[in-house]
Amino acid sequence: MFQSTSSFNNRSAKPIASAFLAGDIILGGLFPVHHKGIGEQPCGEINTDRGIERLEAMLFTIDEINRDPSILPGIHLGASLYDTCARGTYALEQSLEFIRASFYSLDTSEFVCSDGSQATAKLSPTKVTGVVGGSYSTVSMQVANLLRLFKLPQVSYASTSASLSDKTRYDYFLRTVPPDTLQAKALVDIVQEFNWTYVSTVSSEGEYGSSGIDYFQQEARAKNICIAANVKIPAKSTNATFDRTIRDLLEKPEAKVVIVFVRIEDAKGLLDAATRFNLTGQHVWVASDAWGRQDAPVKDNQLAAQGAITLELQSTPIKTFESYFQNLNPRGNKRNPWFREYWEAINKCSWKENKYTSTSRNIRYCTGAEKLTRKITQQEGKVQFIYDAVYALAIALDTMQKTLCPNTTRLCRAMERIDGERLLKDFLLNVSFNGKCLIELY
Ligand SMILES: N[C@@]1(C(=O)O)CC2(CC2)[C@H]2[C@H](C(=O)O)[C@H]21
Repeated sequence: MFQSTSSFNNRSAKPIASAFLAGDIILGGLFPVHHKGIGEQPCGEINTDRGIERLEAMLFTIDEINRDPSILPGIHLGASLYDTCARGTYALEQSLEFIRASFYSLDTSEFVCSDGSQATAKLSPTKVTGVVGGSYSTVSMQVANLLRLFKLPQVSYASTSASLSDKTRYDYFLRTVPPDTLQAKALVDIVQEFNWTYVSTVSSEGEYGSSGIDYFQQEARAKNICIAANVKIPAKSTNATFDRTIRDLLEKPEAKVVIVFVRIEDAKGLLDAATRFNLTGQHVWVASDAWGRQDAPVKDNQLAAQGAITLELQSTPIKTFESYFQNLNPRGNKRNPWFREYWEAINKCSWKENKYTSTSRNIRYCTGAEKLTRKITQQEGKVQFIYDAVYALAIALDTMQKTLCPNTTRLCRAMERIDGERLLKDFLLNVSFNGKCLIELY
């Protein structure tokens, strides 16, 4: 049984949308379904690059595990997935849904109504056993600070900031991707490979950009690579910010190579400014995984971006996910509450079921016959890491169940309330993949 749910948190009347799959054990998930909003708006446009496909990758993996008789054979895995809007504070609010059940008492004896009748439990919040996500390091950090208080293991599939390796601060945080210390080394290797010795750097202020570029500069200096301009892009940036960045780079014309360790939105801002300055080929951009294989920065900036070298983490596309994802359709995909919005954005059409909708001439209505056609090489670069994260939790839970409940394939008394500390230390950290996943937990 599955449903897309809306629940009301106790601070606002705004319903919280989530994708929910019922199950005996529920895994939480956090995905940047929408981009950050502008101004006071927490959420912006649907994230057609790194949101829906990743969320569907988790649902797909859970379906696959539930069909696999060798993992949790007597237990149905469920999910409770939320949108982070790529924003730490918003993600924190959504993550409260994961722990509300920890406070929720099913014993309604304390709920006596004024007429003496007995209140009944209306909504028993779903307790999750582990959380997959988030994407952005800034999101994962804020969420990790909350989940650790409730001993909830968290496995990110995309957060690469080196700070998250500090287990004195993030003791319940794991990830299926390598830290940026390795990405910084890779960037230095590229610079050395081309015998470049004088480069400029551009980085986004904030955890990902600042720590990533610091590691690069440490590695570069150790290899006698000199840093020309070292430009920081503030969190709240405008076109003028990026114009200033380009001017700073142009003041060091000998440094043709620019190391770019910025958020995806800043990569687009930088190239938009390069286009405004009619820069075509003056610089060789060498960028980290935020730019990676994303189209957004390069769209409309092909001349300014030509010759760029961008890093994406090495991953293997999940072939079976391709047919699953390409066959999704809003009519059939009711468990993902954001899929229709995604479909409209991808197909540039409006999905209206309301038969009284105005027949405005300038709206192209979706027919439902559109297809998410693409080649497998276009599979989002971190889908494998989501697959790995879900399997890591599932294999750990399977081993825990076989250890604590040896006489049954179902949940026994010892797993009625799953001990997150034991799940993490005795099982998750000892997960070994039998060919299912190729990446260690970092
Ligand atoms: N590696 C990232 C991080 O924040 O740790 C850099 C990024 C901000 C652009 C997001 C990438 C992604 O979601 O694939 C993460």
